[in-house]
Amino acid sequence: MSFAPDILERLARARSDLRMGVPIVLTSEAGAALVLAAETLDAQRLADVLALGGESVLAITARRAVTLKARPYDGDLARVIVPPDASLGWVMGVADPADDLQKPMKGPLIAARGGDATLHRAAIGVVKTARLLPAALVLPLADAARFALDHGLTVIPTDLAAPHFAAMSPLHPVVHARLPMEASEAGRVHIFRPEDGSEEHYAIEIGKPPRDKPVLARLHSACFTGDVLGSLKCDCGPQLRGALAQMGTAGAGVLLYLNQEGRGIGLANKMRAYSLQDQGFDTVEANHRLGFEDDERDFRIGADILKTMGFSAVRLLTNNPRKIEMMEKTGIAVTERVPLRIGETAHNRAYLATKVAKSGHLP
Ligand SMILES: Nc1nc2c(ncn2[C@@H]2O[C@H](COP(=O)(O)OP(=O)(O)OP(=O)(O)O)[C@@H](O)[C@H]2O)c(=O)[nH]1
Ligand SMILES: [Zn+2]
Repeated sequence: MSFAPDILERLARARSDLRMGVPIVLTSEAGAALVLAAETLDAQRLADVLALGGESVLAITARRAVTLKARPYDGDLARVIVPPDASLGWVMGVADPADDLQKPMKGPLIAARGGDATLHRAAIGVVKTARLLPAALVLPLADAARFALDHGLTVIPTDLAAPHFAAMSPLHPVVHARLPMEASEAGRVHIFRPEDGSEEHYAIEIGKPPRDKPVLARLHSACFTGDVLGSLKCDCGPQLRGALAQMGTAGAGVLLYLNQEGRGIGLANKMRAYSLQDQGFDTVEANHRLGFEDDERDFRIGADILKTMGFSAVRLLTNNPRKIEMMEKTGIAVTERVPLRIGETAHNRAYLATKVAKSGHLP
């Protein structure tokens, strides 16, 4: 019997540590490193890291590196060498695009070339799943086991962790209960909890859709600003209510409410993207400047929930072909695409046009 946390549990712990500004230790066959999230770094911890000596680097994604004109020698990322006298302002300037336009000269930034980037790739992986800015301070450690023990740090072997960055965590039904709604009195909310300790996702079932027929379905990604605040910058609120209303009228349907705020980057990062949009960047450019891909969502979650609920075919309410592809790849047949065009405003017209021009959305 062992009470020791397994790799998934240790990863959940590592995410919390990083969100609180606590360092973690990553190990690989090539070595080990102390890792801190740039976003939650403070001046004292930076000074402590620099005092340890050794060559610290700031691992950033290739997307961010391109904006900063640093060389992403490792393909998907760059290891920017941290000057020995680096200030917290220097670290934040590299990690956070907030002041890119006011202070375009961050460098020259010198990226490390050659050597192994396994630890740095894993560092960005963990920081991203913690929904922080995708940038991590990485310092090689000689005696990592001793260091981690002395300082009580979480240790993550990257070979065990790496498969979990790309894999979808299995989800388990927790509870479901009746919820009469404006759209339909025959509503039912189901809660699903992932094994990896990340956010729960919800299925809103309308009526009693038969499991052996294609169900009218919608994969909705959480949008606090649109769903709750009635933001005019996107079309999420009207799409959410429109989809529920359509299911109510039809008497049956399933709306999956996936907690993938900001296309999977989290609300804080989405607000950073909005701030960049106010500086003139579009929705895709803003994500790239932050160091993210256009869309960081995993639509397999939706397909998995549908399967657990017993569905194998959907009539999917969407304008996004990626949702259709992912459904079919994961074994849910899409028998029909039901267009969902609703809620266009003067504020979101450019945003909707960018989704068609750059993100492959159907007009
Ligand atoms: N990063 C980022 N996310 C945004 C922005 N505007 C809206 N979002 C998020 O985008 C997601 C909207 O997703 P969906 O409603 O599923 O829309 P979609 O991918 O356009 O696909 P369909 O609506 O099905 O056609 C939500 O998670 C929003 O929070 C933005 O400017 N930047
Ligand atoms: Zn929205």
